[in-house]
Amino acid sequence: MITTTGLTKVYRSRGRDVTALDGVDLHVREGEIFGVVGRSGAGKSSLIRCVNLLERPTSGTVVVDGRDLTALAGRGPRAGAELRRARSRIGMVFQHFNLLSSRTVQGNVELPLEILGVPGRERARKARELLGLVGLADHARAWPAQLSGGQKQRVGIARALAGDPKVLLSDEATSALDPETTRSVLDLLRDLNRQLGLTILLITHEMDVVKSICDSAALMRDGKVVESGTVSGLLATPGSELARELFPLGGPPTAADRTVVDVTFHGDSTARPLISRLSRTYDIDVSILGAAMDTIGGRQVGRMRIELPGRFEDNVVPIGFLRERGLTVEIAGTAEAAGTTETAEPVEAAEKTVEDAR
Ligand SMILES: Nc1ncnc2c1ncn2[C@@H]1O[C@H](COP(=O)(O)OP(=O)(O)OP(=O)(O)O)[C@@H](O)[C@H]1O
Repeated sequence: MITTTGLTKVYRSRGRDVTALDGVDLHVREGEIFGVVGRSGAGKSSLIRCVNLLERPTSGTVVVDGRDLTALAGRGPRAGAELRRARSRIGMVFQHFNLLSSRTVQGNVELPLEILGVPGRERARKARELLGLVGLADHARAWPAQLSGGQKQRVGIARALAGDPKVLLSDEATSALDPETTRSVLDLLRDLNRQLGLTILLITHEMDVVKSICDSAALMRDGKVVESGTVSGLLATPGSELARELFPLGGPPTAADRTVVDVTFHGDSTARPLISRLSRTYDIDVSILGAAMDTIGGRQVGRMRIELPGRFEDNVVPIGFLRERGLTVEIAGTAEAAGTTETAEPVEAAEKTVEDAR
């Protein structure tokens, strides 16, 4: 539904070039909620603003719902109307709501319809329908100043839906809200995604947002996408930074003569007592150093950091036992690996032995 290819944005600021986007290839599938995360300055806002051409990309292409927006923008002033029409099918929600204080709630939702030239009565009907959809049917005549932050964001969402968009872009839509209100706005986004088949591309710095509503996610750093995929796929990817950030694990990474591994459970494996079976089968003491469980897309997913007695080479078979049962197992570190660099290689070699043994 959204594909960016080689998307690059260079700002010229005080005589020097700042590369905010550096060849971003992103693919957001129809009907999914896709979250982009990354530190401040990673290029998230630039990405979302380039996707709807609020910001003109320096190079690369943006295709939304089969239309190459960059090509439309490149065709000069006569393409303006066409580009505006294409953009009206892309809704945008902002962190600070951007409501007009001089207009009522209904007036704010009607604004994009006015710009599209929709006649008055039809505008009012549509605005009231959208306010009903976001749970604010009773607030049509209220003024933005009379609303809570969560209600303001609902108005922002209703306004974003005015042009019957297929795509909604959300720029930190919940960052200014408290946790409970965040939850209800995220639930609303999830409902709209399901009810309307709306594709949502959101940027956030909150991993909880990704955990609770995203089907897929990408991690940005220095203007590049460094990881991307479905959330469940990322969780099953050894070494995934996003998986680590989604499920941070406490506990010391190393201990003398101990092997520490991070185990990711998903799907059916969460329900099975695999750790106790591991302990019984090999007669070993397994210590749980840290754990995090959550429900993603209605399925339980979790990560656990466990410690096995003995060096990594002694634990090839128990680790193989877990992997054979569908768990993702990553070496969090061994005493040797953490202590010196020259032992890193045997650890990698031993990991390979496990891979080969599967
Ligand atoms: N209009 C601009 N002019 C010059 N430089 C800009 C402009 N907008 C963004 N930048 C720079 O581009 C880089 C990426 O910024 P961007 O706002 O896209 O990142 P971000 O990941 O959204 O950060 P944040 O989470 O803080 O909003 C930063 O170095 C920023 O300073």
